[in-house]
Amino acid sequence: MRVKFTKMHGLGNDFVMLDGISQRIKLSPEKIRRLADRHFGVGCDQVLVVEPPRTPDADFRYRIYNADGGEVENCGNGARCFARFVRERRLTGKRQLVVETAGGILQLNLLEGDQVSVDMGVPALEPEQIPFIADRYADTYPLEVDGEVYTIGAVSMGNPHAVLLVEDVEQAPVNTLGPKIENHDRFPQRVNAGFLQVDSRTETRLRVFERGVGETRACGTGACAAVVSAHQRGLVDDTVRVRLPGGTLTIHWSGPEQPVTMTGPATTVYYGQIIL
Ligand SMILES: N[C@@H](CCC[C@H](N)C(=O)O)C(=O)O
Repeated sequence: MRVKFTKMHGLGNDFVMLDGISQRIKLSPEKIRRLADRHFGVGCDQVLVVEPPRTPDADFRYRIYNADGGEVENCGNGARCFARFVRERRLTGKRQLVVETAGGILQLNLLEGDQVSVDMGVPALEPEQIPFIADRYADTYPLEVDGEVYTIGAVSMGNPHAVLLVEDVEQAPVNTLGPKIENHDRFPQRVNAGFLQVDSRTETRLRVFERGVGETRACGTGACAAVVSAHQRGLVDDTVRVRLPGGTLTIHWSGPEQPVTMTGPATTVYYGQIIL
């Protein structure tokens, strides 16, 4: 099978985008792993597939697969790239889009230049919604890893996130503690682990060890979850800049029951064809 693809990224979180409307694509976890492989395939953190919507209220459905082959619920940087992709590939002429994901409905707005703003929906904070094993909701939870107790926030942006505060994000044990949190048995569907440094009420820095991938240059849902968790702890204002290794996102959240808005760039790198 020969498949046309577009290579894109959102702040260095990179994607293979597939148009599943104009071409027939049959994917398997093995094929996704091959596409994502940086030596034997194209190479990416996530494979994103655009399909026709299943509900009349949405313009498209977009499906998200981690580099390990598993399908997941949401991807913030991917959502911005999706909006740019469907315009560039002339699948729509709209600048405001509604898209269905496995984690819920997202509303997207193509702004000037390369910027895209996304209504990421209302974060879920109850443990069973994340899912996270805890007796009841709390702003923070103790989490034991190898005999040490860490304080985490737990947030779902459609997909699960644990958020740890750190003093110096450069020195944070992202690649050693990250995988242990990702696979912690209190997160039955595994989790994305964010390490957040709060510099002021409007400026933060974040590194994320992503479920099914490892540390990425940026994580959109991770940035949303980090701001929600810092807001719940009373540390930040409603509008916060999140500096990630690949660049900066602006996140807005005004509190419980409110949706999170994420704004940042989406970049097209090249077009290609691959034999799958
Ligand atoms: N990079 C993404 C998140 C992709 C999914 C994540 N790894 C998961 O397993 O939930 C983003 O920008 O949000």
